[in-house]
Amino acid sequence: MAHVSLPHDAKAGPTKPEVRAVLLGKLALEPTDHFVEVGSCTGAVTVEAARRAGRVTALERKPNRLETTRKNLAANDAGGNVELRESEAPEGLPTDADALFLGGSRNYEAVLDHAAAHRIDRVVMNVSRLEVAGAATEAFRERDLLEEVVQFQVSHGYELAGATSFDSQNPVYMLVGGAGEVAADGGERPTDSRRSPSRGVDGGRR
Ligand SMILES: C[S@@+](CC[C@H](N)C(=O)[O-])C[C@H]1O[C@@H](n2cnc3c(N)ncnc32)[C@H](O)[C@@H]1O
Repeated sequence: MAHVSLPHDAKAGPTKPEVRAVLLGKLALEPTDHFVEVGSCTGAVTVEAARRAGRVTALERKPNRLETTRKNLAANDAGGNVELRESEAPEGLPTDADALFLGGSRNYEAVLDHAAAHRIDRVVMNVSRLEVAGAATEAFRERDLLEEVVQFQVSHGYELAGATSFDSQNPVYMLVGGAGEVAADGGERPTDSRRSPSRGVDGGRR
């Protein structure tokens, strides 16, 4: 993964590099995609998404954090394809997104309503709090958006007395799914082989 420089003074974020790697794998962004991020904060995800997707819309409710996103896009020589919106989703969400990531959880149910109504193909949400993870999993399921829940925890090794010990980060709950296209018979179908774990070549969604 290419290096991302991220000076920031925001209390939240940035999404950690290893978590971004899994996230970007699940989103599988392509040059034809319009990607939307809810809660861009430091811009860590926005910068990497801008290198992959054709178009990015980044929403952030806090003006100082949106400014941080702007600065970090510039610091990473990215952003020509990024539109920044100071907005609290679902306000300001575009209707033509292919992929959407919720890094911020405010109003997430309304954001998921939007994703379902506008048939957004890939939807991923990261959650760190247990109770929110449970409620959000249910909210994905109720809207028929859920494909998988991934939980993982990253630990970094450090040298201790000539051996290796580990510093652990908080666990991350990653909710992965999206709205399939509506088939001619009115039923849902996957848009391609990556849409369903049972159909994927490697047994995974992406
Ligand atoms: C955990 S941080 C996201 C970190 C970000 N992915 C990064 O790498 O820097 C959550 C951010 O989402 C923003 N946020 C939360 N809910 C939001 C909403 N509904 N619309 C826009 N921004 C939101 C918060 O202000 C905060 O900056």
